[in-house]
Amino acid sequence: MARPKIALIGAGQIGGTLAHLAAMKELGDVVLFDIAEGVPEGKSLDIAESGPSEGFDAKLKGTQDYADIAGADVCIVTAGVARKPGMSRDDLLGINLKVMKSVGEGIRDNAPDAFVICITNPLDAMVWALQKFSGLPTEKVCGMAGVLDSARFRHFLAEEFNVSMKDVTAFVLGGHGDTMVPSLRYSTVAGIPLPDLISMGWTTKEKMDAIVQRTRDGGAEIVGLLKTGSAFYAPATSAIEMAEAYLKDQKRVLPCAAHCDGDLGVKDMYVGVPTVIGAGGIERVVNIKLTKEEQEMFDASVTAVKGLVEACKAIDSSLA
Ligand SMILES: NC(=O)C1=CN([C@@H]2O[C@H](COP(=O)(O)OP(=O)(O)OC[C@H]3O[C@@H](n4cnc5c(N)ncnc54)[C@H](O)[C@@H]3O)[C@@H](O)[C@H]2O)C=CC1
Ligand SMILES: O=C([O-])CC(=O)C(=O)O
Repeated sequence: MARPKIALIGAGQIGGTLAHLAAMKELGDVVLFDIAEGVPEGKSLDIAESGPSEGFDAKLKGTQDYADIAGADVCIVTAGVARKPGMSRDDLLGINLKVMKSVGEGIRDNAPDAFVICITNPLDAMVWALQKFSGLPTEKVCGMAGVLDSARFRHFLAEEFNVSMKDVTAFVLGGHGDTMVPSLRYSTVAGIPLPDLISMGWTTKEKMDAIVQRTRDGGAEIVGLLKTGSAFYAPATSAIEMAEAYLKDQKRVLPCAAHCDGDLGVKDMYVGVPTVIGAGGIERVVNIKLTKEEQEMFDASVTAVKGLVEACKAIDSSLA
């Protein structure tokens, strides 16, 4: 049986890391596409030359030609611009919207059966626009953010409790911005919800609030440290987790930016919600019940994303 084909649109910091991870995990053969001549070719060759030591047979190809992504099973989109210190993710909207148009059309014309994972920021608005530009079914187009935000939350919680991060679960809902909603009630240590751990005296509400805020600021924390761009190792790992769930029909329950059509009260929009990812793509949005306070935070986040979607429509009338 032929190996799966993974197309990576954008061969920058995240794109290169995705290619390396996909090859090392032998998820399939990799095509790296980028408009910057030589970059995808150079990264593909460099990664291929790590194959003999690592022991993988995955084929890698760098290209500027969309025809090379033909028949891709998965497309992961990182094309565009990343923020620098002093910028918000939303500042990237105008420039990255134009990139989503060319990428969406490239995928539509060459890989219409792919499962598409968008990473480009501002994430929730860009995945919405990418789905519209590509015309692919909504269940085959999603955005990566919740897995990353939840991984950051899990990392901070494991440090606070001094336990293995393997035993920490977490859910971050809402848009991938300052209004994201890390849920204490749906986050656990070995199944024990965080509010119970506060009652048990393992931690305090103040410490949990500080971790929630650090999670919300997780992207900015890395931007502030790197100064030249944004996070790429954890974002790439998160998207690979989603791609693997699709390729291996794992039915993973992962938070991601999925198309909501009435789910959690959201209509025709992409926003971070718990989903089931399997061979059908986004097979289900898990309609969790939120408390009044959680719902208010979630609604505020949805309103922020709605504002960005309206801004996209104002820039590109074909989206209106
Ligand atoms: N959703 C999330 O959780 C996260 C999102 N991001 C976002 O991911 C995006 C990529 O980040 P990095 O890889 O660090 O950026 P990068 O700047 O290293 O790479 C972006 C690549 O896109 C390419 N590109 C630009 N226009 C293109 C086009 N029209 N077609 C094809 N390629 C094009 C550039 O040549 C560059 O190689 C950024 O928008 C960033 O904000 C970053 C981290 C997490
Ligand atoms: O903060 C950024 O610009 C990149 C990003 O989305 C993240 O790391 O969460």
